[in-house]
Amino acid sequence: MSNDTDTDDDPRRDGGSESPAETPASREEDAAERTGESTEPTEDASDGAPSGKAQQTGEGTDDEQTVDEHGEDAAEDTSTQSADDLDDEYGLEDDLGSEVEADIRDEFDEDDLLGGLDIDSTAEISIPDELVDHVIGQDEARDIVKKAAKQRRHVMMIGSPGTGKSMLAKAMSHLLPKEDLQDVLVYHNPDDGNEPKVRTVPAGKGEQIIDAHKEEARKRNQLRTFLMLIIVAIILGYTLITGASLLLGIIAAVAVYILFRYTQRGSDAMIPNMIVNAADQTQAPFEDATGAHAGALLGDVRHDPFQSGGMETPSHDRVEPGAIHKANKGVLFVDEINTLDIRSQQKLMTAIQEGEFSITGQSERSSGAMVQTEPVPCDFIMIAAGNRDALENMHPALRSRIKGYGYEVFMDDTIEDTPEMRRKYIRFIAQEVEKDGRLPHFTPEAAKEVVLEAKRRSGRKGHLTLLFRNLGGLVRVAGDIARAEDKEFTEREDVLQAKKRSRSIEQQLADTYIERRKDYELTVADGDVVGRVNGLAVMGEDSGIMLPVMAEVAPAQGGGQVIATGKLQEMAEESVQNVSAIIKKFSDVDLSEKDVHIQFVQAGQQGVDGDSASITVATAVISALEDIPVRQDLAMTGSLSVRGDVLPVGGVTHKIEAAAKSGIETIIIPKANEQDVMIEDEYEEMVEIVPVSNISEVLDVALAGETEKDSLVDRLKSITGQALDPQVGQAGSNPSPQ
Ligand SMILES: Nc1ncnc2c1ncn2[C@@H]1O[C@H](COP(=O)(O)OP(=O)(O)OP(=O)(O)O)[C@@H](O)[C@H]1O
Repeated sequence: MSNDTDTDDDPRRDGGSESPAETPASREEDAAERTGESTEPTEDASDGAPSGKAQQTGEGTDDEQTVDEHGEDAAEDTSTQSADDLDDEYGLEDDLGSEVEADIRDEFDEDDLLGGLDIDSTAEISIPDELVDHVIGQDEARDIVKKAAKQRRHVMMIGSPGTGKSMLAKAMSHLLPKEDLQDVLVYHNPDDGNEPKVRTVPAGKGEQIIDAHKEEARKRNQLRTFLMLIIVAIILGYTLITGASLLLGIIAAVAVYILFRYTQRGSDAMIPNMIVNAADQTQAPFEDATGAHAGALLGDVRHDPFQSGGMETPSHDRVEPGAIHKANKGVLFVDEINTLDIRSQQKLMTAIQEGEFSITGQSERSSGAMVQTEPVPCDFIMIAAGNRDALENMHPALRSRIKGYGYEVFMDDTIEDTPEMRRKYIRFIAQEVEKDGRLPHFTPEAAKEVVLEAKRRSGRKGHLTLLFRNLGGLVRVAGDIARAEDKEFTEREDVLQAKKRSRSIEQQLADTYIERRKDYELTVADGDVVGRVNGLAVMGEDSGIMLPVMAEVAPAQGGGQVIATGKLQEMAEESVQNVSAIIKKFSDVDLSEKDVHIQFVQAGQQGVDGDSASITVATAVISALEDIPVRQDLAMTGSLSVRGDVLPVGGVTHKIEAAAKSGIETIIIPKANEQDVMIEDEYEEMVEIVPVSNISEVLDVALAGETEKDSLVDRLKSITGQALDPQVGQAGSNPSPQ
């Protein structure tokens, strides 16, 4: 088993690297050409291509070809190449590569959480050598990264945190040819001290050059010291022999010493400053410039407090490279690209366009601001990443650069649950254990529990979550628990305990809230009450909470209104309006002549999002209006249409669990959400889940008091047409309800 992700001398990778062999010797010519090309501000293919020379490997051939001059999305020209072709080219594997896979049959057995693997522990799982093959799911992003590495294209990845964006960016740097790497040296410019010269040499040569310069300087200094000692000796000898003033002699000797020291500094200044040293790099650089300030991103020139008198540091020695320079011939990764200040984004654009960028002092008041080097190469592939809002706040021209000369990809949050995927999730555990280096491997039972959690966290039936950072957190906490007990393997109970410990802040808050309400006996979980319904809501992304709704209907003084507190007013009004159309049909009561008071008991303003409480409000109003009590051992969630259909909402699993914790026995959910229910085993026995598609079904289950209820439900059924169209609850479903 190997997990060699950081150092890799595997020659297979190099096999795929037919990108233009831009030799260091040719770089300066290229730079000159580039400068010529880039005077044209239009989005010409050559100006934005990361390779500077805008050459790329011909698709399906080994020939080099020049990118289409018209800048037609050149990325497309290899889009026909399949991932498998690319895999073959890079010699990459896409499976577990383990003998344990030999007998795996891919029929889907829902209960087989190991996806057919027969292992004693995750230690038996072999991990692919290439980092890009560690990435699970995100097939499109993976293919794009492979293509973009080959063609030297930029990539923009948008998606949720922890789905593998930076992992893919790093993986890309492993796919780039390391033989292109260069050392960058900055030299003193005798003609203009404030414009240091810049030279690039093949990786490893820089150190030789510096050593040679140091050796020369050492020899020169030795000669000077020797010369100085002779002169000093002559002066002192002369004073002694001639009997001239000894003091004068000593002063003359000191003056000679200072003179020599001064000129020695000048000769040391000839030693170049190596700002990029690629000598020991085993792969193309990967620079993460997320949140970098201007100096760290674009390079800087340090301030010199002694700017004269022979004490100053030569300007070329004060030059510091930026991430864009260190990423030369490699990958520059910028997460949360929208948080980079606009000026930096503009400069980044120039750097991308030119393939080189002069370094100057970033602080206007520093002496470094007077210095500006010759252009320093920064021929990197840019991987910009961010959440969805990154698109809105990102500099449009920068986005256009990336889009025009590269790819944009949206990261998936979930993936279809298949035996193959489950095996990959087992491999993910093995990867995380190996990466951490201290965690005990997982037993099959523990691994199953992680897969189960991946299913639950997806929030969708038949899917697994791709938010791997969080899932990795669970693996680490479970492993830590096992390690603390000196176990050989991480076991199922460690994972169960880890699940409790790695609860989000919202989950912890929700649990405290449920406990508190129990203390104050605010939770009513038995009996029947008129106008009071246990509603369910979500807090944060992964925790549910029970929020009772109370309604009272009273004759209006003038026009009737819906009265609710705070922000919930609007939601309450909408819910009452939705239900009023139905009420008009089955009841003689005109709601517009009534004041409807709605109270979200102890809700504060948290948890009640969107319209997921609208069937709760409707039930409470109808109960109050008709004076029929509601079962309090029951809770509900669902959105109501004007026709009485119950539409799907989000977070049903968390809501059901919260209700179960509060002692509720029956839970009404929208029928369309039935497939999303993935509650923990411990709650399965505690609650009965009733999927419904129409308000009449809600009332049938929720109302107590048989006779009144039956007549009401019958009336409702006849007017809502539920009997005619049982599927109606799923029609027009809201794709991302809350
Ligand atoms: N698709 C994946 N396959 C396997 N492991 C993953 C995947 N995505 C994330 N991980 C694990 O989660 C860790 C964090 O992922 P990564 O830093 O790449 O996320 P990200 O998308 O860049 O998130 P952010 O935007 O917050 O930086 C990785 O180091 C890896 O261990």
